[in-house]
Amino acid sequence: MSSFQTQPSDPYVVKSHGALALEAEMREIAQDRPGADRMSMTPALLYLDNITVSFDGFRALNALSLVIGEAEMRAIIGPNGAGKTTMMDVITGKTRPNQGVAYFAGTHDLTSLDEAAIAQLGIGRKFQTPTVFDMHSVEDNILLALKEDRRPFSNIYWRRTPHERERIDELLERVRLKDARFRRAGDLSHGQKQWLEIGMLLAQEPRLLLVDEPAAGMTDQETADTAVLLREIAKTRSVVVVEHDMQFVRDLDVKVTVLHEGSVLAEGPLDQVSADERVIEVYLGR
Ligand SMILES: Nc1ncnc2c1ncn2[C@@H]1O[C@H](COP(=O)(O)OP(=O)(O)OP(=O)(O)O)[C@@H](O)[C@H]1O
Repeated sequence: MSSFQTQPSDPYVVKSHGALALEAEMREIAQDRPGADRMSMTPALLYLDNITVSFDGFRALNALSLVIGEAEMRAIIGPNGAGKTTMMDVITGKTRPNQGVAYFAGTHDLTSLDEAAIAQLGIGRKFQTPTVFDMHSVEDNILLALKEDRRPFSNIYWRRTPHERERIDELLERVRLKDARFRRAGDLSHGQKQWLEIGMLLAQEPRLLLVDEPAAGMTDQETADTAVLLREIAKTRSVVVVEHDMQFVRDLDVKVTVLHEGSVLAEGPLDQVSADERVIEVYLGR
């Protein structure tokens, strides 16, 4: 089964017949041996297969399958209502699928865990609107995220251990906020707030980061810098980015998955999927 592996350096080919046959084989195995056993055969970090989510009979996700490898970054695009948010909701345990399987790191069945347990596994989610503590300094926001016990804000007056100091420095450097460490988070630009929140998520050492439209509302420079930042992060962690800004997606320079009506319509490099007649039709409307 090793050929089912998803490598970060995979050429951006749309699934070959071989890969499709292997997936079919995996499904057969899944039917014969439901449960986690089979997942030990694939090193995919995130494995969604045949996921369907219905709201009063309407299928927001329709037999969706998606595999994300270790330290792979994937861009998810698709018109409004394609199911991008619902897919993130399934991964993070906010929404339960009506059918299908969702495994993380081989053995964790995401459909049976709640949101807190999934976060504990190492899945971090960044929503579109930044949620930082405006009244507190950039540094204290990171410190709070580092503290395992995330109770009220009095915690920030705890002494910083040398290890925490080192981690704060690393994280601020990573998210380009070293010079802003003593500024009030509320005074940061929109783009800087987004970076701060990414830094707070990184403090939790996620193995998979889900990022929803990070470029929305950013300046061109911030957008370009964010693409570089996410590329750096994806050297050691998996990242799934939902985005509408095609220049930003181009800058990410990763495999793109196009969702439409709750299913995968196309996958491959941006140039390839944007030349796909079906994708053009979906974006331009019928
Ligand atoms: N709780 C819900 N109840 C009913 N319908 C829902 C619910 N959540 C989502 N939907 C519908 O499911 C479909 C997919 O929605 P979703 O928000 O996942 O799409 P999206 O790709 O994230 O869209 P956008 O790009 O506009 O954010 C839409 O038609 C939406 O109206």
